[in-house]
Amino acid sequence: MSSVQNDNLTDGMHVMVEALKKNGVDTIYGVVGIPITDLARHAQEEGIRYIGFRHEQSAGNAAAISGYLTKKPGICLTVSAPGFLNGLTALANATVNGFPMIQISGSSDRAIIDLQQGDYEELDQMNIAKPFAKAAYRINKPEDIAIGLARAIRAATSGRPGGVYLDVTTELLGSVIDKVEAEKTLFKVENPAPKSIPSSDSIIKALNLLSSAKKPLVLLGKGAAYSQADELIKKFLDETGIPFLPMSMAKGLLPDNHPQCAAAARSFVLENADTVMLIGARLNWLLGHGKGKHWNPDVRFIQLEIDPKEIDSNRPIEAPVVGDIESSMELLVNGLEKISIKVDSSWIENIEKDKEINIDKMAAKLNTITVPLNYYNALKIVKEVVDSHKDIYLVNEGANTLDDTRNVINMYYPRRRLDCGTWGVMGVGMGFAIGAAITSNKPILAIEGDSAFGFSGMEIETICRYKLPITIVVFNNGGIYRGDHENLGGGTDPSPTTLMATARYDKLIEAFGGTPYNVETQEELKDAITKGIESLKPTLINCKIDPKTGTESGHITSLNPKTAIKN
Ligand SMILES: Cc1ncc(Cn2c(C)c(CCOP(=O)(O)OP(=O)(O)O)sc2=O)c(N)n1
Ligand SMILES: Nc1ncnc2c1ncn2[C@@H]1O[C@H](COP(=O)(O)OP(=O)(O)O)[C@@H](O)[C@H]1O
Ligand SMILES: [Mg+2]
Repeated sequence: MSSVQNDNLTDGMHVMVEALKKNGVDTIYGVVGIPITDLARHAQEEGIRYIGFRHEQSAGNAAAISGYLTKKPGICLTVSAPGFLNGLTALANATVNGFPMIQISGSSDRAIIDLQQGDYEELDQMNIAKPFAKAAYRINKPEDIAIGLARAIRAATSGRPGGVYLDVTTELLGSVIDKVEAEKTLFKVENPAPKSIPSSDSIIKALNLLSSAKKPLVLLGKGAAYSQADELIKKFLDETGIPFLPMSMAKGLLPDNHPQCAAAARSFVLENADTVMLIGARLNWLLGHGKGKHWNPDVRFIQLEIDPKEIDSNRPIEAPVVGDIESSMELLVNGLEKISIKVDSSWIENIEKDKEINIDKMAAKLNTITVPLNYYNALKIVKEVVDSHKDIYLVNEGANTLDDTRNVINMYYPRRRLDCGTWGVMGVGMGFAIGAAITSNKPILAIEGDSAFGFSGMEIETICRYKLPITIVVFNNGGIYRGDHENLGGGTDPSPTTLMATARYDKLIEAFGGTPYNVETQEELKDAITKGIESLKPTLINCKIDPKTGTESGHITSLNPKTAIKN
């Protein structure tokens, strides 16, 4: 604890806490240790909720998802060097996905680092963070703390949101400053994410392109979900009747059972749409880069996007609308008074036909009865429970568990599906669940592949320590990745599949006072999930899945290297 001898003086650590409070920070996610333990302790004394994790990557993921849900940067606090590096994966993932967060890490004094004189946990953290962060700053003087935090807040939330690194040296935290002088430096950041209004020409161009389209499609991305322009997007789609396709985390912007939702006809609409309006969605690998057999070769693109550099990233965009989605949607809705858009009924009918075929195919998969369960007949149960708890937050990761859950489970409200995102990263599960529970104060359901769960599984102790309303379903197919020996997951025993599938993840939560369930049938699964959600208590359900079902990497096995050499 830093002891300031004179009432007229304060120190860097106290000024940092005052600056955080001034900017409305009410929660810090972190793992404490030298040199930031007292910073966390003082923040807690000053009324900021500190959530202590078991690993900095999960603390960072919790901060990132709280930023995505609130549009205010989540704060992750770590120690120097190894703690900083552990948080960096979450910082990088936040930057890739456009989640606003700030990682504040303690660090060694500049003089020692710059001469590489060998300090405790010496590392040039700010320079190491730069390639992975949207911005990286270091604060060296107490009078610069407020400005340093302001820059971090503005960088994290303006334009395309992202992860920002803020380096605070041991020297800074212990530095002394006159209390009155320090008070004068404090301020609340004014409008950190200002509106960015697109040009009226771009709006007219976009509307004219849509109006001349025979087969228009709107593609909703997580940027649309993040923008919280829910009503404007709904109004535009209602007024134009254009079918829409939600990307994973945009599911629920309009209910997945909305008549214009084309998710069940995804391949058909991408292969046939002649004009696609991207709203907060990149034409990246998740959309085959807008090229190849999955797309109409003559498709024309409209793109609503805040980052001008994203335009033309993969395909020429005929009608770029550069601005924030809320401002863009407002102008597009207003523009409908002058430019009418009428969707060809045959386009809608053909989509409906394709939806019916695919919904029947999916029903056949869901309606099998097997013991042990497979991914689909287990997800049939999850679907029934989510359909009766429509506003539940759903965290999801894995391979088959991720891809099949995305296709089977309908979402009915915006920003409720929280998953591996653009990188397809494993290990976000428990951090996202904790961040969503703390931010929303609502029950969370996490549907986890067993290998994916293992990346952040120790955080079930954090979940139990804070008594969070999180129900975790582990789809246990005996899979550390694929699970059995020849598929790299089964250890040395050449026949471990049965061994792996008998793993009991539910026993873990029992050790920390949570509620365990071990289920093998649909009835047991439904009872356990329903009770877990409604108990509002930490619950872990070990759901046995047949190790022989599913595929090695879910639906993305084709991304593996194409080799001519068959070993
Ligand atoms: C950080 C990290 N490490 C490794 C991977 C590779 N990986 C790994 C390790 C997966 C786990 C699949 O096993 P699971 O049990 O979670 O999934 P199933 O649903 O298929 O059983 S999915 C996948 O792409 C990854 N995406 N992210
Ligand atoms: N408020 C906003 N206004 C406009 N564009 C936004 C806004 N927030 C995020 N974006 C953009 O949305 C896009 C989201 O794309 P992506 O992460 O690929 O979504 P998805 O994976 O769901 O398709 C990013 O290019 C980002 O710059
Ligand atoms: Mg598995």
